[in-house]
Amino acid sequence: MRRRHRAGFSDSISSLDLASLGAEVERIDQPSPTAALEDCSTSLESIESRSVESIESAESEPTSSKASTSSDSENHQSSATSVHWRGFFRLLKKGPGIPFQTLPPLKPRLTRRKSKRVRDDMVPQLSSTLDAELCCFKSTWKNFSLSELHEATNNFSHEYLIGEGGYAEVYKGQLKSGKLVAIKRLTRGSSEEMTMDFLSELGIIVHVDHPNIAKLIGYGVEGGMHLVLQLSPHGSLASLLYGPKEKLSWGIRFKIAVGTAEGLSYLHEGCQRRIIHKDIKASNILLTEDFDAQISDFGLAKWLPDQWTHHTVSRVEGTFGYLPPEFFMHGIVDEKTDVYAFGVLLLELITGRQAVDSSQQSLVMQNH
Ligand SMILES: Nc1ncnc2c1ncn2[C@@H]1O[C@H](COP(=O)(O)OP(=O)(O)OP(=O)(O)O)[C@@H](O)[C@H]1O
Repeated sequence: MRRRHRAGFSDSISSLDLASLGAEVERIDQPSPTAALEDCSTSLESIESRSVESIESAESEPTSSKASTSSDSENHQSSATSVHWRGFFRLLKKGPGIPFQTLPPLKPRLTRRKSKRVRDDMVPQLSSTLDAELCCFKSTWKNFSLSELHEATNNFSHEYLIGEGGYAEVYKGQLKSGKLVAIKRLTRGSSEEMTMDFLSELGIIVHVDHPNIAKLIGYGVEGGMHLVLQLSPHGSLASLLYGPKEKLSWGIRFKIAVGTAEGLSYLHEGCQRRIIHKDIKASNILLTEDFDAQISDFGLAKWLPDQWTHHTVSRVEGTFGYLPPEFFMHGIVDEKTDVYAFGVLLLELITGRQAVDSSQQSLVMQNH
């Protein structure tokens, strides 16, 4: 199944590019909402419709098995998790009337092993933990109707467009209460990609609550997939750093660096799940009124079980200029993936130059 690829200086990184780097990439498992959905989405591939209904209509179809490198028990777990995610999507559609259960908090985190390699017997019972995830879904989130979103954004008019990423358009909106929000509307990619992106982002955001992480207010699944986020009045770091009139003092740059580091530290070690963002970059650092950094865009994020030293992926996803060599060469994902990207971000903050410039020169290479 094709997954989204993000690229800084060309459209995408293909598996051929990876092969040409002599990479020997092995897929061992995908312990994230995105991963759970890969199985779900595989069974959806024949469904052409882009509507949310297409997901539901697939529920009666058998769940496909995982990639050939996965063990039978992993296949079984994946089937179970994809069923959970379908249920999750059904819940989303139902909206505010859903009686959200409260479950006991998740177990405290285990101490990470320093072993070299993950073994089959370390694979956690993902399906049972997903039960807990779904029930933690915050009841305070509002399910917005399409008409509410239209009203907030003057029918998604161009003047309200405040950002565009590779997969979404982001509009400024004003709710009936007067509150200003940012409405992220997934617009690009296949319906499977959009669904995975959407659920991945929600599945991660459900765990996080930190001043340096973007805040979700609600969602909308009518007429497309929408995330309603707290508005960051200064937009993204990229818009200020590379904008026509760069106006960031050293004090603010320092504050942004520290805030981003704190947000990352929280994702890696502070919250109940070990979360790897996988796409730390200037356009994914939003700035509050007081220039506090807020990490956003969890479309590529992954959970890592505590027992695993790292995760290995078969597809290169992320943004050119921010990807560490071990990721390119071996598909290795762990906290250091984000730390490397954070290092690139620091270089950008210090030099005011982009990770990859218009002539496709990498900032890291230039500073060697
Ligand atoms: N809460 C927000 N407040 C203000 N601006 C925002 C907010 N969320 C997103 N934006 C703007 O919209 C842009 C695109 O958002 P986002 O990165 O989430 O989209 P995407 O399609 O997932 O991007 P990518 O290409 O990284 O996948 C951001 O770089 C930022 O400028």
